[in-house]
Amino acid sequence: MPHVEAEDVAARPVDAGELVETAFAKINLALHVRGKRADGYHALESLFVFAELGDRLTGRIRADGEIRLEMDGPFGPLLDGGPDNLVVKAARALQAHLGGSPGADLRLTKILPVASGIGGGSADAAAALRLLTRLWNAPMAPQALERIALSLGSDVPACIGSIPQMVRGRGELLQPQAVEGLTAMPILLVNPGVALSTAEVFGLWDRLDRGPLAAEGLEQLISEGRNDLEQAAMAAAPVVADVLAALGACAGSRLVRMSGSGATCFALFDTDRQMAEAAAALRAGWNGWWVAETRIRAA
Ligand SMILES: C[C@](O)(CO)[C@H](O)COP(=O)(O)OP(=O)(O)OC[C@H]1O[C@@H](n2ccc(N)nc2=O)[C@H](O)[C@@H]1O
Ligand SMILES: Nc1ncnc2c1ncn2[C@@H]1O[C@H](COP(=O)(O)OP(=O)(O)OP(=O)(O)O)[C@@H](O)[C@H]1O
Repeated sequence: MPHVEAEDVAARPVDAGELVETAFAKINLALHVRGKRADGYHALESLFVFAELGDRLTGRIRADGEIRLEMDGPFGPLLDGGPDNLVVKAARALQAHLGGSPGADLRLTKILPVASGIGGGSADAAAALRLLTRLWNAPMAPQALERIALSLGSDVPACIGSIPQMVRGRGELLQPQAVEGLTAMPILLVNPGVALSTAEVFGLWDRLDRGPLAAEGLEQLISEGRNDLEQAAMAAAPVVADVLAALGACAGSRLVRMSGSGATCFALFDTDRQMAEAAAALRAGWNGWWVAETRIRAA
């Protein structure tokens, strides 16, 4: 799988008249599924953090009101820029809310694997909302922006701010939460190259409520936190168990868990050096996994 560092794209210059946003990868440090709701969604309790690594979205004004999206980057070829792309959906939803607006020429550099539990599509949609409210000079009340975000997907509201937060409901109840020691902590992301459907993984959940999430500190998050979708994801993609085992075997890994509905798993380390050694060992395994070294983004 292709490997690109965050710095490679962040450093690219932006042309005059062009705005840029990073669509930071979302990581569920813990994800407790508390039940299935009458509307078909699941009630969640999850500690979200974001990585410094992300997709890159640029945009410039188009006078004719059209939205055009071009894709590039290592995972760009897996998606097209048509009406189903969450960036285009976000742009159209914002235009509809504003009752008309200029258009935009957008370019998405897809660094994050698709359908991988790190919310790439959700982060892209949120980045599009951030970018276009700036490009179109249309400041929005946070509640209005969050309503549009939720209409695009459960993870999108949390991706707007991209800060550490406790997320409840189907994803719309947000509470900023700083966990001491987490900021800038090295985090290694590993995806085995199997796309998992979020709906399918929720459908495989065993419907057992294993209790609430408390994450007052890192130790509690490590000892009491869970990802209740891990077993379901492993049933759909047994390789997830191999990824968790490989990360667990790396010296210095403090917390090893799957993110979201998978298949990406992560390991937290105390030092960059431990993370670099783990990444080197995993890449030397020649199994074609996507291995990305990054850090937890500050609030
Ligand atoms: C698993 C998580 O990534 C954890 O952060 C999210 O809950 C998923 O968020 P998302 O990808 O934005 O999901 P959506 O696009 O809203 O929903 C996709 C599908 O996932 C299932 N889904 C999603 C969120 C939720 N709280 N309960 C669900 O059951 C539903 O079947 C839904 O049709
Ligand atoms: N810009 C986009 N980037 C990624 N996926 C997109 C995009 N637009 C539409 N999609 C579609 O959205 C689906 C979910 O993609 P995404 O990468 O957000 O999933 P995920 O990482 O599993 O999310 P989550 O962590 O929320 O479960 C994919 O099947 C993909 O086809």
